[in-house]
Formats: sequence, structure tokens, C-alpha cells
Amino acid sequence: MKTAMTLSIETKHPTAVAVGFFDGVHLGHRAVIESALAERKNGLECCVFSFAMNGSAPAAKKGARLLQSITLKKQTLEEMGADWLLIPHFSNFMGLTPEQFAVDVLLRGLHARVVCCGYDYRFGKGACAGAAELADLLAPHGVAVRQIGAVLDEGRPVSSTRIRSALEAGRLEEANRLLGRPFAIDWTVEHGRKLGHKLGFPTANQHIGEEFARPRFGVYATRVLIDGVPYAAATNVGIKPTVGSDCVSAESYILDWTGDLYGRRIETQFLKFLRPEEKFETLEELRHAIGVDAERAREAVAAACAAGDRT
Ligand SMILES: Cc1cc2nc3c(=O)[nH]c(=O)nc-3n(C[C@H](O)[C@H](O)[C@H](O)COP(=O)(O)O)c2cc1C
Ligand SMILES: Nc1ncnc2c1ncn2[C@@H]1O[C@H](COP(=O)(O)OP(=O)(O)O)[C@@H](O)[C@H]1O
Repeated sequence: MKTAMTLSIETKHPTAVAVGFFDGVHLGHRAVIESALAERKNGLECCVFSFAMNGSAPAAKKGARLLQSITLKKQTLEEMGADWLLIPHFSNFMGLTPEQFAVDVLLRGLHARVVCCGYDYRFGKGACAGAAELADLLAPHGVAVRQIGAVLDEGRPVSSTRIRSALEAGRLEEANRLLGRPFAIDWTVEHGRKLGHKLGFPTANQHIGEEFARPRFGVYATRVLIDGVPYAAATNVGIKPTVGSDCVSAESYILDWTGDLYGRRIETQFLKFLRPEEKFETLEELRHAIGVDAERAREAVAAACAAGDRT
């Protein structure tokens, strides 16, 4: 998959373009992207047109915590089989009229023959246009627009907002079901206070930035991928009230693994919520609790693998 931050691609090959921000690449997003991917059999390349929100964002997305880093989004789309991922800054096209976006970007820049969008897609300056306007603008050029209906779960549309709420409330199973795979973070491992080694449970610390979704504070059974190899782990998300911390992090004690992870990017996939984060009276109580968590995590990860959960 080729990735660019531009509003055009460097080949003249005709494409099927999936348009949307696609935060989390959940089941609803997948339906839109799969519609574009299906055009590969007709000789079109599949191009996903997303964007980055550095400083400017569509009104509907302002302040929303993101479900996924750009690296995880790229990885997911690559696994799905997209040929192109475009992630220009939103500010590079937010001022375009609907016609400029349709003709200059989709048609001339991306050589679109088919454009696939979601049930609530908006575009053009101030989000002034939708799928019907897009179809009207592109039909004279022989470009088809497909609007994909909402994918429902328990009668309600799957949405990034719904997934974020489920995560924050500790309803991890619901979040993972709507995502179609486990919620994951892939931040670089940072140094902590070196207390983990003293407790007998070294932890790989991944800081969760302000702009990203935070699962409910507590302990989770997780799968950690180190260079793509999966290991069971027990991960605490929160502020470590027993020892105190000024930022939110995910700290994973990785079972049956030893080595140095500082500065390395690991993927932590959340499989099961085990318990809320607690303030313990003593470090000995904390140490004991982590030992119990580790065994529960081992069982939960084994059960998830046995149930055929994606690795
Ligand atoms: C499985 C697990 C569960 C944890 N649960 C808690 C908890 O309930 N309360 C808490 O204050 N810290 C909890 N922690 C975080 C520990 O306080 C932290 O890992 C330890 O202090 C080491 O910190 P360091 O990485 O800065 O050295 C947990 C850590 C792990 C790995
Ligand atoms: N089983 C393991 N799980 C997690 N980290 C491990 C493990 N074994 C060794 N490490 C290493 O130890 C570091 C964590 O040690 P710790 O004492 O908790 O220090 P810190 O306070 O910097 O997190 C990790 O970043 C990693 O490099």
C-alpha cells in the first residue's frame, strides 16, 4: 500500500475511492472500504482518502478523542488490501467548494471512476454537501457514487462515538465487537519509575496522549505484539493511584517474556476487562494483586485464542 499526504496520486491508474475519516476502521467503515475494494476485480485500484487533523478538524469531530494512531490505521487498511492511503491535512482541502473537491481532487487528482462513502458523509466547505450532491457533480464525468447504508449493531448504527463510549465505560466486548477486532494502542515504550522491577513485575509503559481515547481505568487481559509475535499480558490503564502519576498510561506486564523494550513500538490489544484500578495501602498488596491479575490474564488470553479471536 502506498501512502501519501497529498491530494493526488502519482499514477494515472483509475481508482475506486473510499472517502471518510475512518477513525478506528470499524465495521461501518469496513463496509465502505470493502465496496471500493470490490472494484479491484474491475481493474480499479482501491484508494482510501482519509485525512489528518493537525490543528483543524471538521466541526463534527472537534474535541473527539481518537480511537487509533495513524500507524494502526495504515496497518489495518494495508491488511484489508487497499492500494493507496491518502492522509492530507484537513486544512489542505477544507476550504474547497463541493465542485472543486469532486472534480479537482477526486476526478483529476485521484482518477476516481467510483466513489464510496458512508450514510452520513459530508464534504465541501463547512460540510455543505452530501452524497446526492457528490453524485450530481460526478455523474457528467461518468463517475459512480455509492452511498453505503449504516451497519447496525443491536439496531443502532456502529459509530466511532459509540465505540469510544463503550471503551470509557469498560464495555470492552462491545467496543471490540463494533471494531471487528480488539481495540489496540501502538505507542513507543517509555521509561517509568523503575518500581516495576522492584515489585517483581516489570512493565512496558505506553503513554496515552490527551487526543486519544482512554479505556476505563483498570486492569485488562491483553495481547502484546513484539515484532509481530503475540504474548499474553496484564495491562493497567490509569494513573497508578498507589504510587501516583501525573499522566495516563497503559502498563503491561508481559508474561513469559524478558528483555528491553524501551524506545520500541509494541502493539497492545485489549481483550478483556478484569477489574477497576485501585489505590492499595501497601506495595505488598499491589504486588499480590498484580500476581493474581497476571494469572487471570493468562487464562483470558488463552480463552480468547481458543475462541478464534484474531491475532
Ligand atoms: C497488572 C497490573 C495491575 C496494576 N494495578 C494497579 C492498581 O490497581 N493500582 C495502582 O496504583 N497501580 C497498579 N498497577 C501499576 C503499578 O503501580 C506500576 O506498574 C508499578 O508502580 C511500576 O511502575 P513503573 O513502571 O513506573 O516502575 C498495575 C500494574 C500492572 C502491571
Ligand atoms: N516481562 C516483561 N514485561 C514488561 N516489560 C519487561 C518485561 N521484562 C523486561 N521488561 C523491560 O523492563 C522495563 C520495565 O521495567 P520497570 O522496572 O517497570 O521500569 P519502568 O518504570 O521504566 O517501566 C520495560 O520497559 C522492558 O524494557
